[in-house]
Amino acid sequence: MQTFSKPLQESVASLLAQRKAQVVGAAALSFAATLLITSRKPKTSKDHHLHSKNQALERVLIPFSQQSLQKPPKALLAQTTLETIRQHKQFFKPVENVQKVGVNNEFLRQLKAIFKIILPTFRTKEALLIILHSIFLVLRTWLSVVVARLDGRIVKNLVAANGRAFALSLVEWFAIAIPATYTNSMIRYLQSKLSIGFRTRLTRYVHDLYLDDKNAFYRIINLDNRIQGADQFITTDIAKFCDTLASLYSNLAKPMLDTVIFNYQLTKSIGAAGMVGLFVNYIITARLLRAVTPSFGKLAAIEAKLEGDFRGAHTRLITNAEEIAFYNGAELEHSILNRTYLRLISHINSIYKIRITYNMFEDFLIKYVWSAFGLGMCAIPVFLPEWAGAVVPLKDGDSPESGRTKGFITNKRLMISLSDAGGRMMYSYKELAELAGYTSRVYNLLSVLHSLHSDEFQSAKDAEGEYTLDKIKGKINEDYNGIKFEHAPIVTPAPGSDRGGELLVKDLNITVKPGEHLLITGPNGVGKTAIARVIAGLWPLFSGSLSKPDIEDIFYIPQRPYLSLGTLRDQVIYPHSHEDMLREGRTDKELFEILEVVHLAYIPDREGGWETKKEWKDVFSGGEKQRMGMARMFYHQPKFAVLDECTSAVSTDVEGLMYSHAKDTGITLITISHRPALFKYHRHLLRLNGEKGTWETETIGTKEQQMSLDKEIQALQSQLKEVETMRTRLQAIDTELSLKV
Ligand SMILES: Nc1ncnc2c1ncn2[C@@H]1O[C@H](COP(=O)(O)OP(=O)(O)OP(=O)(O)O)[C@@H](O)[C@H]1O
Repeated sequence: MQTFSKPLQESVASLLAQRKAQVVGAAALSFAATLLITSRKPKTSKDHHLHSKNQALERVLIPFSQQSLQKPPKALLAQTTLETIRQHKQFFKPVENVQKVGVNNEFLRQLKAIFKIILPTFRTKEALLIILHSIFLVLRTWLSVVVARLDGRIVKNLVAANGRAFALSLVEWFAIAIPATYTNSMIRYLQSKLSIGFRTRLTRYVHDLYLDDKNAFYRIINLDNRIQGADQFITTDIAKFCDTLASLYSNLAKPMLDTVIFNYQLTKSIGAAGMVGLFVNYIITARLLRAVTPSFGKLAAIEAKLEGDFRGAHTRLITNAEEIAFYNGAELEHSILNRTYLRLISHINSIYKIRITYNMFEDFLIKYVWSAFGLGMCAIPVFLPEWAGAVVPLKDGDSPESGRTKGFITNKRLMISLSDAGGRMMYSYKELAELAGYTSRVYNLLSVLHSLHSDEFQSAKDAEGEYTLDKIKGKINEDYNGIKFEHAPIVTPAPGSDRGGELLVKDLNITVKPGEHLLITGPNGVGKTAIARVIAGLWPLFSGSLSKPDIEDIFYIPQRPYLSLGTLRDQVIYPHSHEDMLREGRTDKELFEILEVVHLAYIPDREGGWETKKEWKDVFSGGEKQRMGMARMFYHQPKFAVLDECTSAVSTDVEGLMYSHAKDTGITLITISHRPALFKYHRHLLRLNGEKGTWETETIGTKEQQMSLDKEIQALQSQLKEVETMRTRLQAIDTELSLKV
């Protein structure tokens, strides 16, 4: 066995010390990064950690309906301000041609706009994550160079049969393994954190727009048809966009960095000629791949839409489970679900088929052509040393063979890493194309939400008719103590249609002053609820004017009862939260009194108290749901209430009591109903005729009220007659009994 010469011993010792310092430096950096990233999580003791872990698990396992709405998890980000939304509007212009999805200027413009949301400034956590991520990427590339050189030395020592040097280099190998593996897992961790960070920002922003004061979640379905299945966009597409974007950063940034560093390293041994060859190779490969790459962006966008359709079909089944089961509709729903799934799967299959040829070509170029080319390059210093330029000089003790072996191994490793980096850059193009697809969907959602927020609806160019959504001229005044329509047409919105909306009620002129209860009646589909929609601001007022009180002073009880997630108390106080209730000094005792009025006083006992959480829509009967709606009105005590057929399943006696109570407590009622029994609780009647939007008003209390009073008198008189007969019979029984005794 060879002994070490002193200079060699010194150089090995200094190299080891250097490596040690590098390893310690890398470990310190990693530790600092871990501290920075995880510093928000309190970890005082193992128990505490376990406890919070259990809490997190509980939160996941308990159905959302049973979790408390009163104590929401801490908000991750502040609400988007109106000023930010106003400033961003200019960047989210409506997309003219959704079909043109791909890696082009439009894609870059859209991505730039989205970056204003996901990376608003450089003083954000996401910017810090990007910086840390980049540091780890540099660290990894540098470690790869170190490993390549070390590999060369190990083989050299092996070929030269230098046992001691071989053993020492193996020790070095393991020493590098620790920071190298840590760096790799930190890169993956930071990538995931970045993706989650982007997703949180985007989701928060979208929620702020989607649930804005203009009810964009309603408008997006009823007044616009550019976005179908917004839930899919928000839950899945945003997540995919963020994942792809974060992974693209490391998939592009790292190989780019690798390419620069490895090329620099390689130039030292394979010379300028080799480098020119390498670059020519890159350019040709990139061109060839670009030419054969199918439009993955468009394919990804279509796939996301079909996923949304499939998910939507399932959601509809869950929402309407009882109705479908009553109709025995399982078979039809089954075929609808299968059809939706097949449409999705055949699209995915066609993508896979397209990928076969593409992947073959890609693999052939990157794995085989590049490797052969790389080996050729490695051979330059061996066969044409004068071409290779500056060749690394042999060190003491290196034989020409071991030197060549070391050079070859180092170059081969660098080549492999370079080919890997190049390959990843080429693969990234495919990912970039997919990102273009997700970007177009996310951007489209954001631009539609922005336009709905600014009252700009989708307009069909050159649409005929008076009532298109780009011609909304009605005036709304919100500080009137009453409800007054002046020359107001009630029109169905017709989003994107080439003919305008349909006129339901023509030139409506009516005033409801406090205490002057109004009943709206008319045939089905004539536009009764439509009037309520216009009052609530859900449908636009195309012309004329509407004066109404502040939003707080009108309460709507819709035709279909809605029961929210949460406790029994939440059902009565909706849309208030428990905090709102306590802030207003309201008590559970009051809620109980309200339930007594609507004849639901047995519910708290039956259901186990106010804190009980259940899927309430499945617990209450139809009539109970409607009475709960009335209970909400009594809780909120508005000045005006619009009741849309909301007592149709309630027995007439309880309905009457609820109406009388509402009037006694000073609520002015606007009732939509077909029931003559309700006439007597109202002062005015608005009858919609349905013929060319005609309507008429009447004052109740004349003919109808007289009729109902007459009927009541007749009923009482006949009951009195029966009382006489019963009294006579009672006396007869008494006499009979006294005779027997
Ligand atoms: N989002 C919508 N877009 C377009 N048309 C709609 C929309 N919603 C309802 N309509 C139509 O508007 C018309 C009036 O509907 P509305 O709900 O006001 O009827 P209604 O008089 O309350 O009927 P009912 O007594 O059956 O409840 C109907 O023909 C209905 O089909």
